[in-house]
Amino acid sequence: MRLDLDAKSFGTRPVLGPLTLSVARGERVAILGPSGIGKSTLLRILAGLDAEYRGRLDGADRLAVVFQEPVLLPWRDAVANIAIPTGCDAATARDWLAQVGLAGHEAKVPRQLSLGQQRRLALARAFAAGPDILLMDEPFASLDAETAARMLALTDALLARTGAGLVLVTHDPREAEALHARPLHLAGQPARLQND
Ligand SMILES: Nc1ncnc2c1ncn2[C@@H]1O[C@H](COP(=O)(O)OP(=O)(O)OP(=O)(O)O)[C@@H](O)[C@H]1O
Repeated sequence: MRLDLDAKSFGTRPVLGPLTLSVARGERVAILGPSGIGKSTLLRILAGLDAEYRGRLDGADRLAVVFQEPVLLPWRDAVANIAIPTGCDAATARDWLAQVGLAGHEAKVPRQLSLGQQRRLALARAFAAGPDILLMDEPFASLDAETAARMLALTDALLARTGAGLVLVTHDPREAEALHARPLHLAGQPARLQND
């Protein structure tokens, strides 16, 4: 995928651009920068969730998005939470649950899972969609250090196994390092990508 962003504004306030970002399958980048700089805005543009900008997005790849809050179907069990949005069958959904360490939790609904388990369910759902590129917005925030480290290692392993590319939005350079993602820093007003 490739984004040539001339400008993104909210009302009259320019927030982002000009900038260019391209990511291919198997390639990993992390978008870093302080709170409010425009990281989530950039990710939403890449995901096709925000089309109100000047520029061009060439997004032919298959994408999956993981947000900080795992957006799950509250009344459906873990298997259905993967099978319904991705269209995969129940056996495939169970296999993905096992791959993220949720074997034995197949019949639970989200509120019966811890936050860390819900995050892993959202991660399994994202990979079950078979993405060329995974887009992640602060998916490791507000987890305890040990849970975050396990989830980082799991994400790294699944990216390697599937060959998917990664765009990670984070304020924490250590997460970028743990995922072997090339750090790209947003800075300025409006924000641009700095040379790394
Ligand atoms: N829908 C919106 N309408 C108006 N302004 C917005 C909107 N969404 C974001 N902004 C503003 O755009 C700027 C960038 O926001 P964004 O959420 O992309 O930052 P961020 O780098 O992801 O921050 P954080 O790390 O705190 O999540 C902020 O100043 C924010 O207030």
